[in-house]
Amino acid sequence: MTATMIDGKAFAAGLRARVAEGAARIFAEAGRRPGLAVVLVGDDPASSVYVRSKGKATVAAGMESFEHRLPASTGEAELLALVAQLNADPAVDGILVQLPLPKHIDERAVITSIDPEKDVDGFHPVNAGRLATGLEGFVPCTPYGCLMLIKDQLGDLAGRDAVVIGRSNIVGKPMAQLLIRESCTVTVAHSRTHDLPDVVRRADIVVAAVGRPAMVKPDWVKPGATLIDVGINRTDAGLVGDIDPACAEVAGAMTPVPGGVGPMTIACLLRNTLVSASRRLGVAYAI
Ligand SMILES: NC(=O)C1=CN([C@@H]2O[C@H](COP(=O)(O)OP(=O)(O)OC[C@H]3O[C@@H](n4cnc5c(N)ncnc54)[C@H](OP(=O)(O)O)[C@@H]3O)[C@@H](O)[C@H]2O)C=CC1
Ligand SMILES: Nc1nc(=O)c2c([nH]1)NC[C@@H]1CN(c3ccc(C(=O)N[C@@H](CCC(=O)O)C(=O)O)cc3)C=[N+]21
Repeated sequence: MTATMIDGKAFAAGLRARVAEGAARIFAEAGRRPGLAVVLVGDDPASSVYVRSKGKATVAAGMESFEHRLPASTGEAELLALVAQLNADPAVDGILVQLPLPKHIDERAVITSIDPEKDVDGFHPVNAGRLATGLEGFVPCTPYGCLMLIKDQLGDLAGRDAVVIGRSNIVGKPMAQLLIRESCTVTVAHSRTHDLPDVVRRADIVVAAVGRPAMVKPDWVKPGATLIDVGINRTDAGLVGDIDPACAEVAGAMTPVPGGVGPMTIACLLRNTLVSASRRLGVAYAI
């Protein structure tokens, strides 16, 4: 079998177009554009590229982009003061503080200082708790984008066996919550899992979010399974995912890297920002 390649880039373009329509409607009805503030501390080149592409996508969707680039030497108190200012700014509907932060800054303190109603990353414990307990809130963009691709491919997910490799707060855990919400039978694997290949072999759906190039091998994959590759690894051979491309011989469908999950993350960020603006302005949206 040769897997269908899931075109995340095309799916994301469609989502961004729908977000742009919603943003235009908000502008027409409320007289201002949805606003997204992105904060980057330090000059990590990869982070800098992401922040620039987020800013471009924000403007292209008819939203306002507020970029704050601070030096790596910025103190925690200074960053918390900026977040407080953005929390209070009525033009700002969404706040994203790019991770990772320099070591001298406590990430948890910064994330919990963001107003949960502007937390379009969905990283605040209030939003994590809402997701875990079935309340409405912001869902982290990467797992949300993965879920959209999986549902587009498989339709109803009830009863399917899903394995999530990775248990981070930003990808693995919220991905597992979303799959539970869809009534999958969910296994979360991590660095202490025994016999990972055997665990993966049971899965109809595999989401790999580890950060190890081409870790998932073809002989781990159940024939016909849907494989979602979150990994972004910069190697001498270029950008590679966590799933060996040779898995395409066994899988039913899989996402490429690049052009799979990555573009969905940015589109979902814009979608969350639109939802935030709609709620804050009391304007109905439909996407
Ligand atoms: N495409 C996108 O939009 C995004 C891509 N990424 C990428 O996704 C990947 C994961 O990101 P993130 O969740 O932040 O990473 P983290 O480093 O926070 O988490 C990695 C997880 O992988 C687990 N792990 C490590 N080694 C193994 C192993 N040998 N076997 C099984 N599990 C293992 C870790 O287990 P343990 O908990 O036991 O340490 C941990 O739970 C990275 O490549 C990152 O660049 C991230 C965000 C967005
Ligand atoms: N507060 C915060 N929120 C995040 O959502 C967040 C973050 N911090 N820190 C870093 C990770 C990583 N991340 C990606 C976003 C887009 C692509 C993406 O668009 N990737 C393209 C390729 C880009 C390239 O060529 O480098 C693709 O896969 O096709 C990848 C990774 C968001 N993250």
